[in-house]
Amino acid sequence: MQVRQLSTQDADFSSRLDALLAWESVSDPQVQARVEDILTQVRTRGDEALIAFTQQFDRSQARQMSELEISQARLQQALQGLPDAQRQALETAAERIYRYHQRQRQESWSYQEEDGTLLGQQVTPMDRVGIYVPGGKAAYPSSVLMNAIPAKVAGVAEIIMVVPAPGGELNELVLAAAALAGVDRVFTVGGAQAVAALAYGTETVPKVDKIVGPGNIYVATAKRAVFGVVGIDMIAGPSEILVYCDGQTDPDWIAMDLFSQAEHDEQAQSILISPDAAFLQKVQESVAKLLPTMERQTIIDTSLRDRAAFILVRNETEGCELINRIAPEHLELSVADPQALLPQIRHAGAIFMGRYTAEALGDYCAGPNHVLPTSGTARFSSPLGVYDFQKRSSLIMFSAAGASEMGKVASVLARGEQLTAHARSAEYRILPD
Ligand SMILES: NC(=O)c1ccc[n+]([C@@H]2O[C@H](COP(=O)([O-])OP(=O)(O)OC[C@H]3O[C@@H](n4cnc5c(N)ncnc54)[C@H](O)[C@@H]3O)[C@@H](O)[C@H]2O)c1
Ligand SMILES: N[C@H](CO)Cc1c[nH]c[nH+]1
Ligand SMILES: [Zn+2]
Repeated sequence: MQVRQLSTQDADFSSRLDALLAWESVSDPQVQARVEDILTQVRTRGDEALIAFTQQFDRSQARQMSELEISQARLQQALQGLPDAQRQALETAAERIYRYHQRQRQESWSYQEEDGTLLGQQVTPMDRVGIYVPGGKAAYPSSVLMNAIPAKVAGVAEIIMVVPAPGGELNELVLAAAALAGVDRVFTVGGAQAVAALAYGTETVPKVDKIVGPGNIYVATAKRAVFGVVGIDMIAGPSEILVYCDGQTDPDWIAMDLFSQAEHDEQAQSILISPDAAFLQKVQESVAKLLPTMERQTIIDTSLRDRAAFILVRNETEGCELINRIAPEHLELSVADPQALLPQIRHAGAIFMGRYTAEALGDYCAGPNHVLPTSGTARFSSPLGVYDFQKRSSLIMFSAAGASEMGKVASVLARGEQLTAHARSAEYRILPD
C-alpha cells in the first residue's frame, strides 16, 4: 500500500489537493439523490417509511415503531450490567467531559445606561434536541457522551437520541452511556432516515428544534439538507486527521495516528505534512509494516488509498499555511515546541499538541468535544459545545428619557428609509421640549 505522495513544489499540487479535499468527492450526485429521496419519503410517509428504510439499510426485522424504541428500564439495565472496567472508564470520560463543558456555559447579561435604559441578552436552553449517534461500522458510546453532556449542561429539557442498530443488535455500552448521560428517549434508527424523522417528526419520533452529532456521508448530507427546517450544529462527517511532524517523532506512532481516523470509514481522510522527505518515507514504511496487523485493515487500506496524502513542504511556515487551507477536523502538531506554532494556526477543529498527545485521547476522555467540523468547515464552525444548545434573545427596555432621545435618531433614519410608520411610532415617544 503506497500512500499518495505530494510536494508543494509539484506544478499540479494545488489542483490535486483541491480534488482530494472536495466535498463532492464523497457526497457525490448518487449520495445526494438517495438522501433527497429518503428525506421526502420520511417527510410524507412518516413511521412507515422510517421502518422500511431501517429494514433496508440496517437489516432490521422491526415491523412497528415500538420495536425501534428502547425503554428507560432497558437503558438502566445496560448500565447496571456493565463490567466494572467499562463502567469506570465511561464514568471517568463522562466526568471529564462534564467538567470541561461546564466552563462553556453562557449566562444572561445586561447593563443600564445613564438615563435608565436597560440593554442585554437573555440566554435560554433549547426545548428539545435530537442527537445523532453513529452506529453503522462501529458503535460509539463516546459520541453519546459528547452529544448529550453539553446539552444537559445547557439545560435542554428533552434529548431524543437516534442510533442505528445494524441487524437489530444493541450495543450495551451505547445504551449504558445514554442512561448515564440522562438521554430521554432512544430510537434505534440511523442514516438520512433518522435525520428526517427528527427534522420533520413522525407519528412516533418527535420533531426537534436542532439536530447535532456526527455521522457518515449520508448523515452529513441529510443534516445539510434539513438545515432551516431545524437547526444543525455543523457538518461533522467522515473523520479526518492532519499530522504535522518535524520528522523527530517515532514513525510507527504517526502511522498509527493516521490509521486511528482511517479505521472509522473508507471515506475518512488522513494527511501527513512534513518538511523532512526521509521522514515521510519512514512513515510509509511503518504503514506497510503495520497495516497487515490491523483488525480493520480493509477499511484503513481503502481510506488511505482513496483519500490520504503525504505532503512534503519547504518549511514550517509553508506547513502552517497548508494546514489553514485544509482546515482539518483534527490537527496533531507532532513537534518539539507546538505552542510556538499555535499563533500560526487559524483553522482546525481541535489541535493536539506535542508528540505524546495522540488524537485518540481526544476521541474518548481528554474532555473537549470530539464532534468536530469536517470537510474544511473548521474555517467557520467550532467544536460541538454547550453554546450549540443555548439561544440568545436581545433585551431592550427604554426609559422615557431614553426612548425620547433614541426616538429622534430612529425618526431620522426611518424617514431616510421612507418607512413612515416606523418614524411615527418612534416620534410618539419623543418628549416635548
Ligand atoms: N466528525 C466527527 O465529529 C465524527 C465523530 C465520530 C464519528 N464520525 C464519523 O461518523 C461516521 C460513522 O459512520 P458509520 O457508517 O459507522 O455510522 P452512521 O450511523 O453514521 O451511518 C450508518 C447509516 O448510514 C446509512 N447508510 C449506509 N449506507 C447507505 C447507503 N448505501 N444508502 C443509504 N444509506 C446508507 C444507513 O442508514 C445506516 O444506518 C464515520 O464516517 C466517522 O468517521 C465523525
Ligand atoms: N474520531 C472521531 C471523530 O472524528 C470520534 C471517535 C469516537 N470514537 C472513536 N473516535
Ligand atoms: Zn476516532
